[in-house]
Amino acid sequence: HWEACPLVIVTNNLNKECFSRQASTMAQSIKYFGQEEAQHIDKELFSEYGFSVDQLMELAGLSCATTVTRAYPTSSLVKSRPSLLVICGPGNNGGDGLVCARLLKLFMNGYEPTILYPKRSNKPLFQGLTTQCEKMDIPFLTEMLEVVVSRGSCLQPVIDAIFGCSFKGTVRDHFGSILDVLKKTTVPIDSIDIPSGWDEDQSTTDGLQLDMLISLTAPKKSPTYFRGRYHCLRGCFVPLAMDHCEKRYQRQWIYYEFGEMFTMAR
Ligand SMILES: NC(=O)C1=CN([C@@H]2O[C@H](COP(=O)(O)OP(=O)(O)OC[C@H]3O[C@@H](n4cnc5c(N)ncnc54)[C@H](OP(=O)(O)O)[C@@H]3O)[C@@H](O)[C@H]2O)[C@H](O)CC1
Repeated sequence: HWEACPLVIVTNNLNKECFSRQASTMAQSIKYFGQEEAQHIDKELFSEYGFSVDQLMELAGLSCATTVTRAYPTSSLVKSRPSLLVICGPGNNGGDGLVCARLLKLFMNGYEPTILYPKRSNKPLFQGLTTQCEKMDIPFLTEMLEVVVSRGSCLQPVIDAIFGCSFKGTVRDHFGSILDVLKKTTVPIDSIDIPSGWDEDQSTTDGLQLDMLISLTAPKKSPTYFRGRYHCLRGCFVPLAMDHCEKRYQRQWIYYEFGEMFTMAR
């Protein structure tokens, strides 16, 4: 169903050639953050800069939704309102997925998202996000993913919002079987922030094979092992004042131009 996606998905005043050069320079110079460093930066955004979780989650979901529409423009697809599946985990990464689904449904000529949310959080923030999706007639899958896949569903791409930077250890609960299905599928998978099930600081050989990785705030080490087509750096909410992070973490900070900073994985 997919035509070749444009390799360069920036449409503002940067022309393609210029952007390609910029992207390739960036790809060489990016420094990746470890799990602890990334968590510290997130905490700092809340404690020192006064961001709220729902504020950052909305921006994260918006970043992801716009990235998906750029990577898979509906004009390149067979169906005019293509279906896609957003799988949401129990934490904030799942919240990013709920926001992303709602916004994809809202975009003009956009997608018809379906959500799989097997372990719902009872926190008010997540209940609100779930209600918003329900009231926008976004279906929540009640069947097991295996059943949907075996019926030959064309829910694609799959957006993986299962686990983000707080994933630890061996996969528990319902998520082991979901990840097993995803590992076998040929449908393009796009992960939000971290490929679910990957140990953030180590390489894995049997993890999800992604088409696109959308890093939020700071690129984590796992992209070092990413072999998909698009690695997108999103997070226009990082305050420029976080310059001091460069000194503290000895990492080059990445500036986002209107939230439109992309780089290719290789
Ligand atoms: N950077 C930003 O500006 C923003 C990032 N956001 C997103 O938030 C995630 C991090 O969110 P967090 O809630 O801390 O963590 P996760 O979404 O990764 O998930 C935590 C839940 O996952 C469960 N868990 C952990 N390990 C396992 C496992 N091996 N098997 C099953 N379940 C697991 C964990 O369960 P516990 O029982 O351990 O508590 C949690 O329920 C970040 O990556 C971004 O995507 C925010 O949106 C804000 C903006």
